[in-house]
Amino acid sequence: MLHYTPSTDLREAPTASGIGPKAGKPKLRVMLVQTQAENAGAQEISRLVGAGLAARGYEVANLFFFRRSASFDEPPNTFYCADSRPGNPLALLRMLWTLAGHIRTIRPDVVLTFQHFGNVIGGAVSSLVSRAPVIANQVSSAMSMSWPVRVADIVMGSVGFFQCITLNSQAMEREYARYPAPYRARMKHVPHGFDDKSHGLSKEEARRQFKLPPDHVLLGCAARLHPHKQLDAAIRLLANEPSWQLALAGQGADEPRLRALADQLKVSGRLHFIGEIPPRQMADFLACLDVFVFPTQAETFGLAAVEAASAGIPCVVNDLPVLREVLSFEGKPTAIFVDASDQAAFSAAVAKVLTDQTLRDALRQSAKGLRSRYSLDGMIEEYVQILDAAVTRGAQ
Ligand SMILES: CC(=O)N[C@H]1[C@@H](O[C@@H]2[C@H](O)[C@H](OP(=O)(O)O)[C@@H](O)[C@H](O)[C@H]2O)O[C@H](CO)[C@@H](O)[C@@H]1O
Ligand SMILES: O=c1ccn([C@@H]2O[C@H](COP(=O)(O)OP(=O)(O)O)[C@@H](O)[C@H]2O)c(=O)[nH]1
Repeated sequence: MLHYTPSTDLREAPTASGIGPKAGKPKLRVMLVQTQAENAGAQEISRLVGAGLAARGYEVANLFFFRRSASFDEPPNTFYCADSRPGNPLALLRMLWTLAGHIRTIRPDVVLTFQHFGNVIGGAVSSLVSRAPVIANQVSSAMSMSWPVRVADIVMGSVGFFQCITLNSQAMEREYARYPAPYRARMKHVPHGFDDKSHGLSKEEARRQFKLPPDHVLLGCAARLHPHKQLDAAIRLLANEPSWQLALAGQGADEPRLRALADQLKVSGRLHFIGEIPPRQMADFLACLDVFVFPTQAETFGLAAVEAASAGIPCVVNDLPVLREVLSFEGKPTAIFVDASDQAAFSAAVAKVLTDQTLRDALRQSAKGLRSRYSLDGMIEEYVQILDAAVTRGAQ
């Protein structure tokens, strides 16, 4: 069995409600199934749910199909099915075999799968080798799935492989509103909770930690280096404004393209690739920034921007309906929305935020509400209820 012990302590979610397995009752064994191990949104949510459930007395095991980034900080009790993404049918079969073996050994009472591959593959293999009910956490836009995966997801969600399908935003609910009625009947919007990533460090101390320039305007983003994040639009901002610098936290295959663009625009000296950082360092990274920029092409939630806004960093984000939905509190925006493909407009929005203290104060004030809107405790309570209901139904 491929088993990795965690390299760091994981902050556990608060237990404000005091809910947990009742005294004398055996601990429920929950298995969280993810596709790839890297520091990204779906993995952050499973980390938080896992920690919250463990703090409430559940026994939690984390299963990843494979590891994508070397720096991924795995939660306690983590198992892998392969060292890397399977590149041929034999490697895929071996990974599936290991997955089935892990599920048989862990003998979960309930399984919570994440992302479209995690849902479809994890749900199917789990149903073959275990009687545990499966809850699917759907954070992928239907449009981002290849058609075979999409068909498998629709069939499995409609015929009852998944007892419940949790969605992460109203935008996703609208997208899935055209799905078959039996699938829709299992859908439930569970708003994400997020970990407080507000900073204790001064900007100077934080920048020293990351070896970032102490006295320049610093824009930044935390994201997988993937073309969908459109970080090239953030790099282009540097070409317009020689006094600005940009720091990017994250890893991914888009890095060579982004570096080449920076060379071509002659801004490489002002672009800082920090690499992927663990969640516990995100507060210090955000503390370095004057503005968080998020030119992403599409999101189903956009956790990194919510964390940045809540940490009091003014955010300038692409004008997507889902970001307008998520980055607001009581009808007030917690970020500036702009068409990030319009270079002049994007640059002007960043400049405005940098020079307008009243605007920054207003954004920071409304962003204070995000912690209650996306309460960590609230999310975990929802999962406690969904998991307990699934196990109770399964036992009947
Ligand atoms: C782009 C997007 O919609 N991101 C969501 C999502 O997260 C990631 C997404 O599902 C990725 O899928 P893909 O490989 O098809 O691009 C995964 O690889 C990532 O690991 C996911 O984290 O879910 C996040 C959490 O709900 C959400 O905030 C984000 O907008
Ligand atoms: O180096 C990094 C870059 C990002 N993140 C985290 O990864 C998540 C990104 O989530 P988001 O929903 O924005 O994007 P996704 O990758 O899921 O599309 C956020 O919690 C970030 O704090 C991280 O821990 N380390």
